[in-house]
Amino acid sequence: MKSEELFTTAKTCLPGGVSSPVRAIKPYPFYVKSASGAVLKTEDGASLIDCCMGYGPLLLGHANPVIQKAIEAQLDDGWLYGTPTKLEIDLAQRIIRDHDSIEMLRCVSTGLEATLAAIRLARGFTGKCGIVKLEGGFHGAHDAVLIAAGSGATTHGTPDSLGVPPSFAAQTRQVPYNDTEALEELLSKDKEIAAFILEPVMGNIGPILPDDGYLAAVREITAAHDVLLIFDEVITGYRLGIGGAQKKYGIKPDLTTLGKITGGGLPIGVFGGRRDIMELISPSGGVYNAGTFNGNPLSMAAGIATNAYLHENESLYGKLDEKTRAIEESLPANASGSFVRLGSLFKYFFRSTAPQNYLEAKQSDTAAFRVFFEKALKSGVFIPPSQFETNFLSTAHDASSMEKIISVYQHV
Ligand SMILES: Cc1ncc(COP(=O)(O)O)c(C=O)c1O
Ligand SMILES: N[C@H](C=O)CCC(=O)O
Repeated sequence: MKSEELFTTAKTCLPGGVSSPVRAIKPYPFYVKSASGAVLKTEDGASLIDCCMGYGPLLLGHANPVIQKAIEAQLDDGWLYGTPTKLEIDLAQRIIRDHDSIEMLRCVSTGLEATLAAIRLARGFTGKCGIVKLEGGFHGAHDAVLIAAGSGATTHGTPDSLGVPPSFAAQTRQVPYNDTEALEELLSKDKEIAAFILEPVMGNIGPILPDDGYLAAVREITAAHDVLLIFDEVITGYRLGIGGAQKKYGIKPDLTTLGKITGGGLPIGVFGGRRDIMELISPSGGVYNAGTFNGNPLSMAAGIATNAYLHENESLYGKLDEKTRAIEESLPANASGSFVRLGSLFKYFFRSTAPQNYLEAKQSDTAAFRVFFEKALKSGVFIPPSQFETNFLSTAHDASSMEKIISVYQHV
């Protein structure tokens, strides 16, 4: 069956025909049969250079043989025990070594669970109920954060999800990114805030970079108001380098959430941080978190293999940065949009200047993006199908795939 037919069938059993809204490409999504390196092979017989990379986890490419070997070795030993394993200690120690701010952590199965648990923990620790998030920030699909949410929630016009009880939504305040005055004003007035959760580099409305000094000011303001600072590094963790955004910008949050690359492309979420806060997690404390698949052996094995590879090959981050620089340099002189990149993250915004926040990102010309997306796809390059998603490169993007990507951006 080809993609069009598969989608017709899918719509009979899956809402909207997909398992996650961001995949709902119009008029129908292409269906993937297999993937290797930087290439997706579709059910329609096409080969596409992938600039989505599973929305970020696949820093080392599809079906990376090093990770595959680690997963296969674990498969031989079983893939779920419901007991502790050495693997979870190994991965935890690696993550703690890589992040000055993380003294203890717990592994869960998704980024959603990680941010949900971190928020609950912050509430339990501080005894306060309110939280602050960024307008356009995305932290997974759960009630506390599906308010002015980016990613598919913005793309599909539902930044405030139905089904979130108004009393819940009222506990979530929002501020614009790169606006320290708004944060200071809010925290001065509202003394019921447990935590400020933010993506240090916004990644779910395209990448938006922090102004100089923004993250340091955020750290200062939250500390001054006894508000915990949660860095959601589900995208930026191990993507901007070992140690993520907090290392790059020299900030020590109280809690951190990780996911994506941390599990080598298998489902994972991690929340961790200061020991005095983390010790409140059950069974050592009274904030409950649990999961059948927490710390599951396959994700731990893939995560450990990825972590070891990154440490042995740290220069890969510089090479990835050169690749997005090459794309930027290939843009035509008369390009009317703006190109934003950071390491292996990049995006072309159909807006004359790079957005500084959600409001500005939403001013992009989404119809022009759509035309570009379709042109890229016809040329054999798959970029995430929304102006409000980041593009990702991997170590598997070799010279020939880069040539193809560049030829698309030369005609943006
Ligand atoms: C910054 C950020 N936080 C949290 C999440 C949730 O992660 P997951 O999709 O694994 O639940 C995502 C992605 O969806 C994300 O980009
Ligand atoms: N932008 C989202 C995560 O980072 C995309 C993943 C999804 O919603 O399926």
